[in-house]
Amino acid sequence: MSASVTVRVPAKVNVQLAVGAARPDGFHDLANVFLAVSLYDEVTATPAGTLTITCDGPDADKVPLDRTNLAARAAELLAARHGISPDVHLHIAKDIPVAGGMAGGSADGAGALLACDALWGLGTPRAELLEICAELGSDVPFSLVGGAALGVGRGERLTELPVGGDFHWVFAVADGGLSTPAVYGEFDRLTAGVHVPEPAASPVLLDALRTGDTSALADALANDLQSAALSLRPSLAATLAAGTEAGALAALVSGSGPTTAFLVKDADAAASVADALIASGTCRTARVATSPAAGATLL
Ligand SMILES: C[C@@](CO)(OP(=O)(O)O)[C@H](O)COP(=O)(O)OP(=O)(O)OC[C@H]1O[C@@H](n2ccc(N)nc2=O)[C@H](O)[C@@H]1O
Ligand SMILES: Nc1ncnc2c1ncn2[C@@H]1O[C@H](COP(=O)(O)OP(=O)(O)O)[C@@H](O)[C@H]1O
Repeated sequence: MSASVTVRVPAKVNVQLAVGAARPDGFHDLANVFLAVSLYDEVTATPAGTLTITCDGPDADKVPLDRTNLAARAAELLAARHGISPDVHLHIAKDIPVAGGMAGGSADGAGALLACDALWGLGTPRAELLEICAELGSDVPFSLVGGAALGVGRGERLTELPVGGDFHWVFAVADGGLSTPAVYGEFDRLTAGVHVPEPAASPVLLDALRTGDTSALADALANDLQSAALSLRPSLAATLAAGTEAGALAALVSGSGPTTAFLVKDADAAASVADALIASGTCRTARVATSPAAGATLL
């Protein structure tokens, strides 16, 4: 058994997030087109006498270190499935904004699962790992898989998608987070009494991904949670406008927000849009990234 195992896991942006009406279980059916981007958390699993979590990084103070941490829950679920105790120290090197709509907690859940599976020498089949991911949260299977994928159901049932080129992004990180259930709740409030169509992936958007066509992807980006996120955090409108004025091809809220995502032509445009966003004072910071990025990977 090795002394420790480290797994690197990407953040995501939703290039299309089509949201259906609330289901009886409170969840919403989705057509969720995930794209993994090159901002990463790293999860290191080391043998220990009991399950402990530590975290470092700029947002570390916002990460729970108890059993509610998705990394801890992943270790517990995996251990329970194999009838062993989840005695491990999990260290999270956190670079993904917390509560930002970029699936950082999901990344840590998927990362911990893969790291513990390797540390404990379990060799759990991929399909079983994906089942555990779905139990941890709707976004967690995608963190394991990476690349690009269409998620249906709650977003947990994935079909991997071909991507024909690299895309360049800037992410404006907001002060404070937004609660995902609160944003879905606001979506329900805003759509009360309105017919909400069945969610469906856009063929034009899937084609833009497949061909690696940045300007076609810019035209097709869509997020049904954007109005709800803006309703809860009106200041995001100024961030979206600042990035667009600085030359982004398209701007949208990332998932449930409050991170905003800007698709740009190339790496030079990314650097200048990031500088302009920081200078605008409408966000805490701005990060550049490319996509697609690989899913959870043993280092
Ligand atoms: C909105 C999205 C877009 O990818 O992610 P974020 O932008 O927050 O990262 C996801 O749907 C979030 O997925 P995830 O954060 O894994 O959600 P879960 O833990 O499964 O569920 C948290 C809560 O979100 C709501 N929820 C989640 C998924 C879904 N299809 N319908 C929902 O209504 C429910 O209120 C649920 O109790
Ligand atoms: N490993 C983790 N990293 C970050 N947040 C976590 C983690 N585990 C549980 N959480 C909880 O999940 C909430 C949502 O965090 P996160 O996954 O970063 O955002 P989002 O759901 O917007 O993508 C946090 O506010 C925190 O309470």
